[in-house]
Amino acid sequence: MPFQTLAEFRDLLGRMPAPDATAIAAATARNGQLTKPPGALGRMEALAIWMAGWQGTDKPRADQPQIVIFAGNHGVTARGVSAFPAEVTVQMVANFAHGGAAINQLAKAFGAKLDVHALDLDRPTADFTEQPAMSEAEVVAVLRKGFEAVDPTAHLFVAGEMGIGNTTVAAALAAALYGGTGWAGRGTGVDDAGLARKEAAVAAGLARHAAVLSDPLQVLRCLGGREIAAMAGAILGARMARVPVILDGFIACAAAAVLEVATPGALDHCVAGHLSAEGAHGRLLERLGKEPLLSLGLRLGEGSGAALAIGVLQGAVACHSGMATFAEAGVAAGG
Ligand SMILES: Cc1cc2ncn([C@H]3O[C@H](COP(=O)(O)O)[C@@H](O)[C@H]3O)c2cc1C
Ligand SMILES: O=C(O)c1cccnc1
Repeated sequence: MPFQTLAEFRDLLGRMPAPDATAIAAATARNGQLTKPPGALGRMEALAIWMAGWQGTDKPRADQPQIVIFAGNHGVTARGVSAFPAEVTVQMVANFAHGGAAINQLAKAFGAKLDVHALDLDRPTADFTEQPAMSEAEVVAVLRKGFEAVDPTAHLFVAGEMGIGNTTVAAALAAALYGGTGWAGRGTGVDDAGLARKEAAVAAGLARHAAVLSDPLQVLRCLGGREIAAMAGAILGARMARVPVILDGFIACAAAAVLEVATPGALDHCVAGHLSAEGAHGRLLERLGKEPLLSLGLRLGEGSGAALAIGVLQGAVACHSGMATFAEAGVAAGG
């Protein structure tokens, strides 16, 4: 069992592995010998070297990615914070099982294994404006579920989510971790009144839990949700197995931010897959120091933007690991 308490989870954050410096040096040397002008593959080159470091090899792979979707329900939906009813969470889980969602198509397109974990959907977390969303035992259970959902043999990992109301939860987390206002966005498409209700819920949640705002793991417990905590656990699980991670949109990044605020550098094995259309995602990525790979106007979640970015990393490692060197190809090197 990796951890049984929040204190043990916190301890694990202090024991995270670093990337393999030898593999980084070897991949950097290899990159310099490939049949292209230096730097001609742009950011793809740094991405391939980054993958090499985490995988511990100068020829990284990305042909066996894993996507895991965590689903959770939220008591705060009683405050009218989503354009859709809470039943949609369980209905979408059925849709995932039948292969009908966007993420099913993207997983297939990029050859990813897709797992779905429904987390106590018939028992929503408590409304965080009234009480802590989860007890310590509840948050630890889902952190562990996430941690253990990672296949350590995967070449890449994507954490996705489904949970009506969770853009409000993510906004509350971001506000608690970083301060300021305006973290709420339109999510599934709320109108101005809905947006005002979201902002009010975030403000009420922060006021209610003011005593814990300086402790990111308590922030996760009091203001988070099961699928969000599971994503945080999975991102740490991937780190312990040195599996590189692609972050999805606003909600996934809010989950990731809990780890980064708790232990700076906790997301060194993560790249930002995309810039979501959810208003504050860009601001959150700036706080995380991450430059998104794609910007396609997506505002879906389910890991969809990160899944699309699998293609970018597959391209990067295909070139890095498959290209000939100048010597191998008998191509004259530049001077
Ligand atoms: C049919 C449908 C499929 C989805 N897939 C992801 N989400 C996304 O929308 C939800 C967050 O938005 P809000 O906070 O406004 O409820 C999450 O479930 C997220 O994964 C969906 C939402 C709907 C309606
Ligand atoms: O950025 C996201 O991940 C997002 C935005 C809106 C709705 N669901 C997810």
